[in-house]
Amino acid sequence: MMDSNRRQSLKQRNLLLSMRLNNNNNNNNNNTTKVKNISGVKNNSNGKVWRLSYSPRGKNNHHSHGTSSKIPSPVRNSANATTIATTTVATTGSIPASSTSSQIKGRFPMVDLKLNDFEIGRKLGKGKFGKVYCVRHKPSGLICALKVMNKMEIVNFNVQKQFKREIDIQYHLNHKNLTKLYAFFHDSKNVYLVMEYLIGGELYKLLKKNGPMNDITASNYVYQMTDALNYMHKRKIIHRDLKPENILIGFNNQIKLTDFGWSIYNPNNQKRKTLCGTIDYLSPELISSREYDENVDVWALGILTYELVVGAPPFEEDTKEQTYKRIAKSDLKFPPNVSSEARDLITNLLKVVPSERFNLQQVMNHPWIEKNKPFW
Ligand SMILES: Nc1ncnc2c1ncn2[C@@H]1O[C@H](COP(=O)(O)OP(=O)(O)OP(=O)(O)O)[C@@H](O)[C@H]1O
Repeated sequence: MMDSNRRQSLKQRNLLLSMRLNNNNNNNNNNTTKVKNISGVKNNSNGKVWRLSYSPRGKNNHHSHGTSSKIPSPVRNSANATTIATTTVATTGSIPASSTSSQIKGRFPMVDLKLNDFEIGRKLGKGKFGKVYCVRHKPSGLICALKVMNKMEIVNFNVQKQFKREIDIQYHLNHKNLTKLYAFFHDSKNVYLVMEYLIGGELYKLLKKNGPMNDITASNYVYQMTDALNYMHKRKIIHRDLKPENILIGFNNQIKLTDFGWSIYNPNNQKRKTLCGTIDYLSPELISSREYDENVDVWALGILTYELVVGAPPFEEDTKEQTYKRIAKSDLKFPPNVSSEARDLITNLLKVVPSERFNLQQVMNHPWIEKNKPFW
């Protein structure tokens, strides 16, 4: 079984690659991606367990993002698609009260945020550029996840562009299966992202703990991710890093895609060439440095489907080269217990030629989904 270090390694390599591509002349770079302790962030929860003070959003509570003067340059055009403009780093942003769900209406907006507005709870996890805490927004009582990123780290690794893009994209997306970014702000040391709190943690950890899932649960999860990708692709955004580590679990088996660090806005459907993603989830066109489009997410969806029902990704091997070889020819092997419907879906997602892959609508209407849907 692949350990998480190996699953991270490609991202790190690409980070370095992107640093070079970004014309990086910064001599401060090193391979250490550890984020130092964030000064000013103290755990003052004293072991206290918070109760969630709000209900999850309803289906129809999508908010259109307003045009507050503090919102950064991405704007929505009339077709409701996200337009990403080149921008300097965003200072602070918030979701207008009028456009949030009724449960939390009145507690927002989170305007002019500062760290002191939050009671810091337990650490939820740590990424390459920051730590994530469970926090309570004191004025509203809203429990959120606060991602704290050190500005120096972002600059030293020359990932400002990638970071801005991550904020731009996540801030303007609004779908029940995408982790919401409520607001963001910064002080002299850190940038803070105030996100929706997902109580169940990473899907990856659940998979490692419990092993493969039954078809009912797996198909439910695959459907939700298909819906999320469909929403993103319609807005010309490719996620490029779909994998169980980037899927968080909420209430009632609802899952949400997170980590938009590799997402890209591609309005003209241009073919792209930057290598990104995790080794096991890379598509044949990515490993062979060919141009690619949103079909890389469709491939990753096939890998995810396989991993959910089998417990491991399909082309996992001891070495990267061996894995690449198997990816290149989509060398699929199924354990006997995988149902024929699941096999059919996976086989049609993992086609070497991108245009031959199922489209997302076909996934949502697939017999494997239809058969299991009544039991979700
Ligand atoms: N909104 C959230 N709700 C609950 N837990 C979260 C949330 N966001 C992140 N976490 C937890 O914090 C951990 C770190 O998240 P983060 O986004 O910083 O990094 P990552 O995606 O693991 O890594 P990186 O983006 O650096 O590769 C996650 O693995 C997850 O367990």
